[in-house]
Amino acid sequence: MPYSADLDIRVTDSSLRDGSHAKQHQFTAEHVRSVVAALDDAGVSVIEVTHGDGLGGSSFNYGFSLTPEQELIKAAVATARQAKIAFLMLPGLGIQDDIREAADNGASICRIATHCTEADIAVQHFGLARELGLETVGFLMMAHSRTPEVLARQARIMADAGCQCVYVVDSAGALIMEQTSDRVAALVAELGADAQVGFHGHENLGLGVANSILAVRAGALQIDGSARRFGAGAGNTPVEAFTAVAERLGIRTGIDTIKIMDAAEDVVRPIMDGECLLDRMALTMGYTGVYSSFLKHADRQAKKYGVPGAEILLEAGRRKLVGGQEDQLIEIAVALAAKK
Ligand SMILES: CC[C@H](O)CC(=O)C(=O)O
Ligand SMILES: [Mn+2]
Repeated sequence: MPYSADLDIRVTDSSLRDGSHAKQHQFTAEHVRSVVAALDDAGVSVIEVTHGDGLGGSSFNYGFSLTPEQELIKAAVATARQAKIAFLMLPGLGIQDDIREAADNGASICRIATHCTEADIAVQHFGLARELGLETVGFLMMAHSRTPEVLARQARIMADAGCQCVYVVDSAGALIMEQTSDRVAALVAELGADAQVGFHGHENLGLGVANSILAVRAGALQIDGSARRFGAGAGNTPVEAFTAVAERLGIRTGIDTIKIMDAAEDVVRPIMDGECLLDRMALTMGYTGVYSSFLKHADRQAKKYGVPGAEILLEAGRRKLVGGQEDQLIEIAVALAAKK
């Protein structure tokens, strides 16, 4: 679908979910209340709140949450006046009861994420979410690693299972311009009126805003970003910059550009441990196609074994690791240390 100036884009802010990776899952209910209040006031339509790895992510493997995520969801729901609260779940980390609990706690959008070749593991979760009256979104993660045709077939599985919007998810921040729009266009062509298409970007090659605009021009109707880029790796598409660019291009997001700039600077930045940097490690992830949420794990192993973090990530890229294989970062660090 060509870009049309009449098209409304729905923006989801992921700073309270993707940002959880950068914060090592240490959000408090007060953090959630302050960020939700500011984003809601700026006109953000959807705010995602969960452990970085989704419902059930709080674990030894992924890192324990400071605050139980269902408590964070409750705090978000109680604070939002117009924004819908979304949650993320990766089948196998969370289970169906987690979806029921999030629905009972007032969340209204269920986002189910799978590796981009594994859509079939999400079928029962989309079915349950629709039965519960939740809106559904599907995430095809690591979308740079497969062709548009493969992704379109996976998107069809999600849509047939009840998913109402399938996202091309650039987990590694590795997609470059037309690689984004070609993937979005393939999903739009496959899904037609059956489901919308979305795009979730990361900044590891500095292309989050540009890729998101190209996604819109290729027919994406939902775009993710995070205020102040608060997300894994170099962070997500900065929602305030995307809003400003969209406004200048006449793409209506419903977000007040000045208010979202203020929210990013005055409310989100103070709760971040540091800026999400486009440094050597983040750039290595974009360049070699590594899952952004590996950053903190690789950093920890680099410090523990006294080896360069970028080398751990380079090898992770060579091995084409996918989410869930975080333990291999330890093995890589041990091997690098042994070589020294
Ligand atoms: C671990 C889930 C992951 O962070 C989802 C996501 O945002 C991505 O793949 O980019
Ligand atoms: Mn992400």
